[in-house]
Amino acid sequence: MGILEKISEIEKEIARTQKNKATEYHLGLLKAKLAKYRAQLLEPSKSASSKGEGFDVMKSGDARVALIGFPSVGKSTFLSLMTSTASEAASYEFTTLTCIPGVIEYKGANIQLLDLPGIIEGAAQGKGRGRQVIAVARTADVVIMMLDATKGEVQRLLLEKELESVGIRLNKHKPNIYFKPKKGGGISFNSTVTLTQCSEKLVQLILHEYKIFNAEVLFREDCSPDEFIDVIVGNRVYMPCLYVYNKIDQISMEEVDRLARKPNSVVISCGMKLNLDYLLEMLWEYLALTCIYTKKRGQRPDFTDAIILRKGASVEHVGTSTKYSPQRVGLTHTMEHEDVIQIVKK
Ligand SMILES: Nc1nc2c(ncn2[C@@H]2O[C@H](COP(=O)(O)OP(=O)(O)OP(=O)(O)O)[C@@H](O)[C@H]2O)c(=O)[nH]1
Ligand SMILES: [K+]
Ligand SMILES: [Mg+2]
Repeated sequence: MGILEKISEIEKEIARTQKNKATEYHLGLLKAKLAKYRAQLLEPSKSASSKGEGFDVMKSGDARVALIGFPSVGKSTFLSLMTSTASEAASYEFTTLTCIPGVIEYKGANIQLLDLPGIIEGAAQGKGRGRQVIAVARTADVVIMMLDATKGEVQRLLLEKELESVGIRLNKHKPNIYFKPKKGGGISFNSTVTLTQCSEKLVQLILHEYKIFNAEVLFREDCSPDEFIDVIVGNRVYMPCLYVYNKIDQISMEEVDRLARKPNSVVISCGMKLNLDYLLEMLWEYLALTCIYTKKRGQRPDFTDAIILRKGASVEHVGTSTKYSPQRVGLTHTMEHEDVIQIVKK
């Protein structure tokens, strides 16, 4: 049996197994197996002629945003609107066949926006250019999942599933579990909170499935078996995702209102240039970037030349070991958006 069949067998078994106390270990095991096969699926095949999976586009600027979506939802139209790059748009599917980079200039930052071929169900298993598109998505700081507002919720659910199956976790944080494989000593299991979804026995079963017999495990959060498996497997990508519903010029006001209220969602129309400013504001928030300006002693700050930092970056990240005035701050001082720093040599 090939990996794909094994995966589908396990998925079927999970679907027909009722979720209750008596089946929790069985389900936990099935999920561990499923994750293992999916990981195998992701390993680059040795026979493949091309070296890399993704499209070779250099990272540039301060952050990278990937446009993921079904064919003809308006990804290329969006890129052409927001950047000075033109990407061919047309009414037929799979107009875009490769990765096309553009740059959004916003608040002094250069944000690299990547237009990509449309992906469809089965993308993760290599349908169309699915694998390459997903490989690029993994390298992004934020994913914009572009959806056709006239098609409702289906596209979002299908794409979420595709990305989920290759280890991309959207709008989720890394599970707060300490996990360290050891040379000996068996499995030591502890938790700092009450666990409602995992137990010591289930954790052991899952670890054994991965042939791990010695490890230290500390749950600092009430995580699910799936989240624990994510921690063991390790190569998960936790990524902010904005759901962008395009073509709202085609739907009723009521429907626009309904979509706009969904979490992590923005409604736009590229055709009528609606709500694009708000989308940029949201994108900026999701990128969590901070601009810092420098000034020399006795001179005004240079507001034309910002240093772009990740939110939460401290003075040390600016790359200096000096002190600042008028307010002197320690090296670990967290920089805020539009702070001005002056570097003074001792
Ligand atoms: N009504 C309407 N049509 C739009 C809007 N945005 C894009 N379109 C149309 O949708 C069609 C597809 O647009 P593209 O930009 O080629 O879509 P894509 O997602 O890049 O498509 P692929 O590259 O084939 O995956 C084109 O005919 C666009 O003119 C919109 O806001 N409203
Ligand atoms: K198209
Ligand atoms: Mg396109």
